[in-house]
Amino acid sequence: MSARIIDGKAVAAELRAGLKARIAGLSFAPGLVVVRVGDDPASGVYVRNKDKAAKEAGFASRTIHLPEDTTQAALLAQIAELNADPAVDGILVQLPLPGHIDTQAAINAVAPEKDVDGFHPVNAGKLASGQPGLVPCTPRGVMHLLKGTELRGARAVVLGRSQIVGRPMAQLLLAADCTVTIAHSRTRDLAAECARADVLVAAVGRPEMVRGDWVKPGATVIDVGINRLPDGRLVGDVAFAEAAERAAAITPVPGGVGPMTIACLLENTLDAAIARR
Ligand SMILES: NC(=O)C1=CN([C@@H]2O[C@H](COP(=O)(O)OP(=O)(O)OC[C@H]3O[C@@H](n4cnc5c(N)ncnc54)[C@H](OP(=O)(O)O)[C@@H]3O)[C@@H](O)[C@H]2O)C=CC1
Ligand SMILES: Nc1nc(=O)c2c([nH]1)NC[C@@H]1CN(c3ccc(C(=O)N[C@@H](CCC(=O)O)C(=O)O)cc3)C=[N+]21
Repeated sequence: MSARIIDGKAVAAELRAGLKARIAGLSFAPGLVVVRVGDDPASGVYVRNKDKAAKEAGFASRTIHLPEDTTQAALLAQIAELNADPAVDGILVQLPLPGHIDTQAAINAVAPEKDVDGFHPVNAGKLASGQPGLVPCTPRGVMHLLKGTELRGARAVVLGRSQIVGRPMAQLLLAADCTVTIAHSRTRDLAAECARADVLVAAVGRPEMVRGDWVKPGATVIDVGINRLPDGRLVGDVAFAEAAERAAAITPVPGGVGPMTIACLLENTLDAAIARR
């Protein structure tokens, strides 16, 4: 079997074009502000990509770049100012933050109605209790990519239990009537758990950890991982070539989930703007 490649880049472009058309019909440009603290090198690329995609789709987008030695109090004051600014619809605090800042405190400071990352406990709680709210961008993007895959009654395995990917991913799959297993670093026999999955979502941050024989023949494999190898190559958490021999459909890295994360950030920002204005 040779898998269908799920083209996240193309789906994301389509999604952004739809948002652009909707924004063209509004009397205002939805406002997105990305707050970046310090100079984490990976963050630079993501922040630029977000800004470019946002502007292209008609958002009023800007990045506030604070120095590495910014105090927690100064960051919280900056967030409070953005919470109070009526032109700002979405606030994203780029992670990771420098070690001296309490990440959860920064997340909690963002007004839930402007929390376009969907990381605030109010939004996480809404997701867990089945209420409408802002949903984290990466899992939301994955659900777009799973359109056309039968989810009702499907056995889904999510590898990873982070607040930003694994947990919300599991909630969305559960809401879509999957039978969900969440696996993590303490899981016994990961390979056997994965081999039962009709839908396998890998979000562990371990280059090519998921081998071909972990994949159930005919499964849909979603690779969230983005890992930079010492030689500069970018790979996912799944050994792509091996997995593609068994899967029915699989996402590549790059060009899979990553572009969807950005498109869904914009989708969340438009949702937040419409809900709030
Ligand atoms: N495509 C995109 O848009 C995005 C991609 N990413 C990428 O997704 C990956 C995961 O990100 P994130 O969730 O933030 O990562 P975290 O490091 O926060 O979480 C990783 C999770 O994987 C689990 N894990 C780690 N090692 C193993 C292992 N050997 N076996 C089983 N489970 C393991 C951890 O388990 P435990 O909880 O037990 O420690 C943890 O739950 C990264 O590669 C990241 O770069 C992230 C965000 C967006
Ligand atoms: N508050 C916050 N929210 C986030 O959503 C957030 C964050 N912090 N910190 C970092 C992670 C990572 N992340 C990605 C976004 C886009 C791509 C992306 O566009 N990837 C492309 C290009 C990859 C490349 O060439 O480098 C792809 O996979 O094809 C990847 C990863 C968002 N994150």
